Amino acid sequence: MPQKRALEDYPLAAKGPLECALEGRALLNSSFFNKGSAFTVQERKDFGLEGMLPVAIHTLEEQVERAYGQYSSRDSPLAKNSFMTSMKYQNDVLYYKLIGTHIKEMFSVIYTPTEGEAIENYSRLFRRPDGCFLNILEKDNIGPILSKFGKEEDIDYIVVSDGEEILGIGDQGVGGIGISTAKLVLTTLCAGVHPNRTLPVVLDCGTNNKVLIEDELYLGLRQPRVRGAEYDEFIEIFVQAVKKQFPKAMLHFEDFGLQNARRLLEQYRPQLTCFNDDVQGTGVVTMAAIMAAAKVAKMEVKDLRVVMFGAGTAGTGIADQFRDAVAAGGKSKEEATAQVWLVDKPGLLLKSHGDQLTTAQTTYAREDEEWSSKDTKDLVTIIREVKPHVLIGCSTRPKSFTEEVVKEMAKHVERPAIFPLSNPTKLHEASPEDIYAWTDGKALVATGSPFPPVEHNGKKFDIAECNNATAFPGIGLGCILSRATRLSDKMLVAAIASLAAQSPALKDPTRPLLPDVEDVRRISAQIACAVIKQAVEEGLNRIEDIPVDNEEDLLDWVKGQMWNPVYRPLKKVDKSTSSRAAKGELGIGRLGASE
Ligand SMILES: NC(=O)c1ccc[n+]([C@@H]2O[C@H](COP(=O)([O-])OP(=O)(O)OC[C@H]3O[C@@H](n4cnc5c(N)ncnc54)[C@H](O)[C@@H]3O)[C@@H](O)[C@H]2O)c1
Ligand SMILES: O=C(O)C[C@H](O)C(=O)O
Ligand SMILES: [Mg+2]
Repeated sequence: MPQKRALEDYPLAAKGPLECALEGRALLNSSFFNKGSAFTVQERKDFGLEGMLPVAIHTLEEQVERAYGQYSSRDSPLAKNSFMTSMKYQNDVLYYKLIGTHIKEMFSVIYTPTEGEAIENYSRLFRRPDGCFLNILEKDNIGPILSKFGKEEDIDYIVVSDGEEILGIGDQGVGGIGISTAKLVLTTLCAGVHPNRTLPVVLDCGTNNKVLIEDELYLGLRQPRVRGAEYDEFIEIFVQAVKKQFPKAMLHFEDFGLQNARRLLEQYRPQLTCFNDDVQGTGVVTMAAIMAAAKVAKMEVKDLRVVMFGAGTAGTGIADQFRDAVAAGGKSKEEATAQVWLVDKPGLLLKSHGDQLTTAQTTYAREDEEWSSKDTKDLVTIIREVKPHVLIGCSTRPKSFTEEVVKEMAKHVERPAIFPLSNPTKLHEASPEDIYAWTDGKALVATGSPFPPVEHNGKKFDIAECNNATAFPGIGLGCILSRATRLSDKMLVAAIASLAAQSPALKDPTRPLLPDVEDVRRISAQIACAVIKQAVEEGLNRIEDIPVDNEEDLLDWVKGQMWNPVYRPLKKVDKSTSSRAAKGELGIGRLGASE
């Protein structure tokens, strides 16, 4: 049996003094070490800051108050988003403390939907780079570039996007770096992943977005998107370079195009701990919402029928999680598959669509004979025939859940579950307000972006946000802390069960199907525990002495390694002998207490 180690000895423990070799202006310019007006008298002396700050010494709480006033004075969500981006470059602790203090209000500004707007305007809003920019013309230089961002032990979590299918707003070229950065902010905010141990990456392969190509300020490669063998080679070189440079890091793929997302996931899953958020993260959170909806409707998951409107990366990811959950409930895989109906541009997907179908869609395609005399292009007809319990939208087609569609659904089932998931908000298939009105408050609703509460018949309904942000940070934390060698299907199932068990609707059926964003840190810690336990069960852990046998100990162990936005005392170390982290090199390095 390996010796039990004290929590402080784990490399990710985020307590105790921070070694710092920076001083003067360099220190003020390091977002990781900077404390602004909160530097103590002693620190001001020790680090050569005298005369560089006004005399008053403020607490973090006072700084939050000032920053919130500045934030509030910005009059549009996009201006607020830009303010937050600047704040992130200035002071990490204040940035995360500010968001954490006002999470409900700020979530939609730093993430969906406003981050979508910021990404669309990336080249015009650009002030300074944040992350790793790799382009397909320099594919032979990827290894050396990655090595600038840290050594083997320095990076825990990488988010990479090729910018092709950002949210529902399509090809954003090099602006895709914005989704990598935003997702990493969430890993820190929602799961306490150390902000200096993460790396946002964009793979610039060109863009087919005419507006960008024609914009003289566009910052990416000004050429059509490269596809085929050259693209695959670029990805291959990148993934192998990640494995070599950061062998313990988790690689998270975000917003890749339909023809690449799943293919790359399947190719690389056996090789390293990787994850596609749009396929798997969305599958996990939506399956948890379906499980909660089943409980409220007093049904069993294995008996549900699901219509998926929009069967791309996200839609088929959800379909697969649902099918597996039904099969786990005792049905055959074929029976489980038959409980899902996929609808996409051609209407209901049928066997005769043949080559038009993606591999992921093919298994769900229906026999043409079953539908021979029916209008398979019409969603109302499909709903009338299928009588689904669950209708999910991942189509990017706004308003496609019309009054007729929603009312048809409510005719056949007592508590229809209707989840318009397309982001950003303007692309939602229906608004929660309409869905409640059209179903007389009977629908069980969850949406991809945040919505304010809805009043119906004098009752107030909080709207569950069904966004992968509730799932991936906890899954990531679990993989990081156990140093999992792979992310298995069973680890995802464990994450679903953990999230579903934390649904507020289980305690009170009038409450939302999924936990509120204000609870997300607690939820993520629980998800991480579930993922770690399963990793250990399957022997996928590289950290040996995890206390998996005792739930409380495990939770303490996880929480003890979550980064918190607090100012740690700074300890002056010698520049010549200090670690890269203490030197604040590139702002990325290993900054745990063990340094
Ligand atoms: N809430 C979440 O957590 C979450 C997660 C991932 C994706 N999404 C959202 O889901 C949407 C889809 O994302 P994706 O990554 O799957 O994109 P995708 O391009 O892979 O899939 C979109 C699918 O919708 C289909 N479609 C387009 N027009 C249609 C129409 N008129 N009728 C039926 N189907 C139509 C497309 O053919 C495609 O198969 C986006 O808006 C995205 O923001 C939400
Ligand atoms: O980024 C989000 O808001 C969720 C999801 O990954 C999406 O692509 O829409
Ligand atoms: Mg996404």
